[in-house]
Amino acid sequence: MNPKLSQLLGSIDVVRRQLREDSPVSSLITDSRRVVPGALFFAIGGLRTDGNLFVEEAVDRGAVAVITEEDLGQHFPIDYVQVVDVRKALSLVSRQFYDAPDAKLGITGITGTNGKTTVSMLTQHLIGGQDVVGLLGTIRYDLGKRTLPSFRTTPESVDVYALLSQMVANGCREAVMEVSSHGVDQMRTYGVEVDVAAFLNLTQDHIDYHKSMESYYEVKKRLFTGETGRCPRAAVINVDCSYGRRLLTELPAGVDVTTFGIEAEDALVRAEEVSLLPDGTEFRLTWPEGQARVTSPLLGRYNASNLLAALAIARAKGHGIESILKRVASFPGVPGRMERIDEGQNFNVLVDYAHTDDAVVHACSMLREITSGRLIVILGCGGDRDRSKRAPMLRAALDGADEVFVTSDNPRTESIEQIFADMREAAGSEAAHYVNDRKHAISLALDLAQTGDCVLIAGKGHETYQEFDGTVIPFDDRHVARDLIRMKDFC
Ligand SMILES: CC(=O)N[C@H]1[C@@H](OP(=O)(O)OP(=O)(O)OC[C@H]2O[C@@H](n3ccc(=O)[nH]c3=O)[C@H](O)[C@@H]2O)O[C@H](CO)[C@@H](O)[C@@H]1O[C@H](C)C(=O)N[C@@H](C)C(=O)N[C@H](CCC(=O)O)C(=O)O
Ligand SMILES: Nc1ncnc2c1ncn2[C@@H]1O[C@H](COP(=O)(O)OP(=O)(O)OP(=O)(O)O)[C@@H](O)[C@H]1O
Repeated sequence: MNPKLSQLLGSIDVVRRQLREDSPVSSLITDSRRVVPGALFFAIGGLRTDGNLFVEEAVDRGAVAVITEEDLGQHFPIDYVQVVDVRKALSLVSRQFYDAPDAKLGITGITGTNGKTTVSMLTQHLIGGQDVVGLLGTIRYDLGKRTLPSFRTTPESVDVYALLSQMVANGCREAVMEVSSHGVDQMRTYGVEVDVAAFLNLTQDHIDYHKSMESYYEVKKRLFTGETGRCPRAAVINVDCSYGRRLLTELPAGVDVTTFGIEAEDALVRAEEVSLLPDGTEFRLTWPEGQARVTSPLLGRYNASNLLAALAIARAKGHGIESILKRVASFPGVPGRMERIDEGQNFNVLVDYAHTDDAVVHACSMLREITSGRLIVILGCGGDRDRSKRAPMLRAALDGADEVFVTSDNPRTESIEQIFADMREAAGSEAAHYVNDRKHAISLALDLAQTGDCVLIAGKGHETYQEFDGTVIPFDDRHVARDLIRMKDFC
């Protein structure tokens, strides 16, 4: 039995309601092109266009009502509700429509510039595994019995609640969510009852959207302060990061805090004696319950930090040290994160999702430590996204590697030459190889590699496409590298 519109309005801030029919609502839709008879249409003012321009289309397609921030007037042909904030209304109505699935799940929300996917998948593994712990993230949505490919790191609120309700129906009692800053800002997680919120780090990214690091931080902070509708029960915070330290002082009273860190001596959960090995990472874990040796196949110092984050979250959720540690070593890794391409060649090839300058710095310094020969990096920058990170990303690669190939990485509607020009600002007279075609760039880099060298193909990780001016073509760094290595017969 579909609920009537009036039953869905709950606690939303209403300016005016014009309910003549108060019809049952069969679906919640934000895109007029997807409206079907019985739908409730939310007219959202966006960055590119305004959903209010399409209310007539929604009516023509059979919507029973509209929720909007506009006054549509008393002659508007169907029911409508004028609200203060349509995105907030979308979240709250969705929660009501799907019967508050978040309240039936212990939800962990993970935010930070880098590492969200890694920590989310690690946490899922440590606290029970893919079959019983739901996951919403950049790579996939695990819903208990089934898995869908992800279409957004943090989907629109109506999808968040729909997916959480499927997890509940499939028997999950826990869920882990990556919470992107776009997601928080656009209220995609508004109202979600978060049990544990984790803060990993904050470095430059998405400045095109947030305008400054300060407002980027302020948006992430909302996950911890109740500004997303509810305060989390517990917070897990990286105190190696200065923004994490600051967050610690700005938390509301009553939130149970667990700090973690490698450098920070006052961290509750700490890694000491970190060893970076060619095939993994080892460290001594110290936390209030004691100490233990942790060995993981994940590469690099930043993954020691990611491991600590997941261990601290599992602890905050009440899991005992024995059961957590047993599962650490069996974590299969994250697709496209330092994924090794091994066709028997006599040099290392790794595909990694590093697409911020901080991630490139960490990736290069980590690979340096485990590479006897030269480090060769291939990278590009996405079009229609944060231009200010382009020069720093190339700078990081030039500083960290011996040879750098600059190439395409989803130029979208921008010209590759323009993206190269932005990146080149960092290069000065230093030489990088500029090769428009990504496959050709990978091929040239592989030709250059000799015994003991390492080739890092950065930026796309698990992605399986490139986007050129609205045309999406299949492209997977891992398949391309494998095919080239076999063809060139390096083995
Ligand atoms: C920059 C950004 O976040 N944009 C989001 C924003 O888009 P927008 O403001 O441009 O929307 P718009 O195109 O102006 O449309 C406004 C409204 O009109 C509606 N419309 C539009 C056309 C029409 O014919 N009929 C109609 O009803 C649209 O459905 C929409 O509701 O609102 C849309 C609807 O809520 C989102 O889908 C869209 O995400 C876009 C697709 C996106 O790419 N977002 C990325 C940047 C993002 O969110 N990424 C983060 C991860 C970031 C990271 O950490 O790497 C993520 O969580 O995935
Ligand atoms: N803790 C970390 N600190 C710095 N860099 C990291 C960290 N963890 C991962 N990285 C780098 O960032 C890349 C992306 O990692 P991951 O996918 O886990 O992060 P993410 O936050 O989910 O990214 P996105 O939001 O862009 O999808 C990795 O491939 C690696 O190069």
